Amino acid sequence: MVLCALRQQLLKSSSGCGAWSRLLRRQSHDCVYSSIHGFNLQEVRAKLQAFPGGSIDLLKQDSGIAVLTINNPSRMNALSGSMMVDLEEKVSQLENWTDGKGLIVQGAAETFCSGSDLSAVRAISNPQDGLKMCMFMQNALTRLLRLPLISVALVEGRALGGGAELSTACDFRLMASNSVIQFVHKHMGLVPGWGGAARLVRIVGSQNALKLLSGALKVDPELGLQIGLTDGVLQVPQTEVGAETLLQQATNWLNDYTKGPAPVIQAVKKVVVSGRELPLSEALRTEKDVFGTVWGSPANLQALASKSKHK
Ligand SMILES: CCCC(=O)SCCNC(=O)CCNC(=O)[C@H](O)C(C)(C)COP(=O)(O)OP(=O)(O)OC[C@H]1O[C@@H](n2cnc3c(N)ncnc32)[C@H](O)[C@@H]1OP(=O)(O)O
Repeated sequence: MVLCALRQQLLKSSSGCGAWSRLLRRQSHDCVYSSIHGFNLQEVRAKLQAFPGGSIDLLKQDSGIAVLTINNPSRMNALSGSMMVDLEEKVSQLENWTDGKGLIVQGAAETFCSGSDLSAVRAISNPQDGLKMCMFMQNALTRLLRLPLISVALVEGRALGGGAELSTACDFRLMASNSVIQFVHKHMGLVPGWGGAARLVRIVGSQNALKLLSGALKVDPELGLQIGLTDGVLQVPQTEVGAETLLQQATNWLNDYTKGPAPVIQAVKKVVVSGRELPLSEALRTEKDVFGTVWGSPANLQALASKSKHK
C-alpha cells in the first residue's frame, strides 16, 4: 500500500525525480512495447488465450519469498499461449506485493521449461503474430527481471529455447546437478526473441553468448559456473529420508540475500536495476531517490538505535 501510494505520488511530480518516475514507469505495465510500437495488449492476450494448456502457479509465502511454478508436465513445461498470459498476470501480482523480498521460479515435475509450446508455434508461424507473441513475452520477462524482488531460477532437468530465455529473466540461476540450459533456437531456425540474447550478453559477455547461441551448446552446471551463467549447483536429493529438496536448498541459498525488512531489500534491488539499465548520471539520481526512501525509515532508525556493529 505504502509503496503504491509512493509510486503514485512520485509519478505525479514530474520535477526533481525524473529518472525515478521513468524507472517506476518502466518497472510497471508499459515497459518495452506499447501502442506507439503498434502493440495492442488486449488483442495479443486474446490471441494467446486461443492456445490453452498448463498453468503458472504462484505461492506467496509469509517469509516474503514467493514460488512461481511453470506447470505443464505433459509437455515438459512448454509455455502454451494461455500460460504466457498467466505469467504476465502473476508478474502484475508480484509487482504489487509490498511484503515481498524474493522469488524462486521453478518447473513442475522435475524439469524447468522446454520453451514455447511447439503446437502453438506451428499455428502462429506467420511473422505478424510471431512478432506480437515476441513483444508480449519481452514485456512480461522484462517486468519479471525488474521486479523489486531478488529472483532465482531453480533449473532442474532441462531449460530449452524459451525456457533458457526465461532463466535469464531472473537475477540468479541455481542449477541442479542433473540439469542443462540450452539455447536450442539455432536448431529451430530461430534466434532468441523473448529478450534472452540481450540478457545473456549482459550475464556471460558477448564472446560466451555468441558461443552458446551459435553452437546451441549444452550448458551443464560445470560450464555454467565457468562462464557465470550459474550462481550455484544444487544436489539432486537421493531417496533417503530427510534429504533437502531442491526447493529447500534454493530457499536456503536465497535466504542469505533476503534477510531484513522488505522495503530495504526492495530498495537494494531497485538501485541495482537502475545501475544495470540507466546511463550513469540517471542511475546516480535514481540511487539518490531510492536512498531517500530508506534514510530515516523505521529499519534505519532501529539500526541506529541498536548501535549495530559489523564485526
Ligand atoms: C522464442 C521461443 C523459442 C522456443 O522456445 S522454440 C521451442 C524450443 N524447444 C524445443 O524445441 C523442445 C522440443 N522437445 C524436446 O527436445 C524433447 O521433448 C525434450 C524436452 C528434450 C524431452 O525429451 P524426452 O524426455 O524424450 O520427452 P519427449 O520428447 O517424449 O517429451 C514429452 C512430451 O512433451 C512434449 N514436448 C516437449 N517439449 C515440447 C514443446 N516445446 N512444445 C510442445 N510439446 C513439447 C513432447 O512432444 C512429448 O509429448 P507426447 O508424449 O509426444 O505427446
